[in-house]
Amino acid sequence: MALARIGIIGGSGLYKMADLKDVEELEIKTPFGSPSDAVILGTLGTERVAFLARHGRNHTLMPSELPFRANIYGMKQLGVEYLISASAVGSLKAEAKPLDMVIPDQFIDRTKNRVSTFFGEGIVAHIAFGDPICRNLAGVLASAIASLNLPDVTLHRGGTYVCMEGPAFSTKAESHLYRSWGATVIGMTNLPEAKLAREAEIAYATLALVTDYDCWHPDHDSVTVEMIIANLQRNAVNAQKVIQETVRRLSENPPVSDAHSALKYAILTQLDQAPEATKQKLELLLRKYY
Ligand SMILES: CSC[C@H]1O[C@H](OP(=O)(O)O)[C@H](O)[C@@H]1O
Ligand SMILES: Nc1ncnc2[nH]cnc12
Repeated sequence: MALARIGIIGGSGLYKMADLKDVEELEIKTPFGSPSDAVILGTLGTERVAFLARHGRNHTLMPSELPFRANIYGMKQLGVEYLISASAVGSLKAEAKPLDMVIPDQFIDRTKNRVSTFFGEGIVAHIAFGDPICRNLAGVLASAIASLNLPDVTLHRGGTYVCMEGPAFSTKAESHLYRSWGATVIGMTNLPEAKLAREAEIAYATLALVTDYDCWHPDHDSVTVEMIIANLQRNAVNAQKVIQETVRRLSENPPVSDAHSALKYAILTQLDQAPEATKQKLELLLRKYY
């Protein structure tokens, strides 16, 4: 039996969810190591949800140090089918101002040092990733935001999230380059998660919370952590309202998702010929395909 169907990964500024009831802390082990922190199981409304602080509750892990595979596999072990990521981002477009929310539908990969697959060691799979965000989950997120009428917040539906390696922020030349590509926001974390969630057949959507204008904007200072912190707290309050309303809608009406069958035509290896150790490691992902 699933312990939670809905998972939440909280990014910078969202280290806990104040409204969770009947909280349990789970120290999870996966074949890919331990997640960033204990997973917090708790009830939101009538639904059990699983919450994980992406950088740890005291923000001790850099983007390049995140155990992405353990984080996503851990959610899978709990039975998660829908995963909402709340993330701080810099804006690459004038109209997406600090405190606004963006629900991206595309990514550009500028990471250099991330492991973004569960496969290898004798089992090969190539998931389709043309649409990296679950459209239906994103739709529920968007309708939840629209229903809340949050003051000072404009929702931007769709857009491209550039995922950079970090930890240093971009140079101005890079920031202008990403703008010339038409990208909307920039962050350091969501692309590996989206890939791994798709491999784990979990529907994934990003709630991107704008904290700054990166370093391209002629009328704003270049991004600093000091500048970001001023907006993180207001974003975290808004994000929790959005997540609560999204969870309520998902419980009432869980949407279908292509992600839930993403591996159906993705595995190239004949599983009966594959190494036993790898099959065991990936058992949770593969068992419906034997
Ligand atoms: C707050 S400075 C940069 C840091 O913030 C974002 O984190 P997250 O995606 O976990 O909210 C960004 O990706 C960087 O990791
Ligand atoms: N400007 C920025 N670049 C990368 N990640 C960010 N997270 C928040 N703001 C950011």
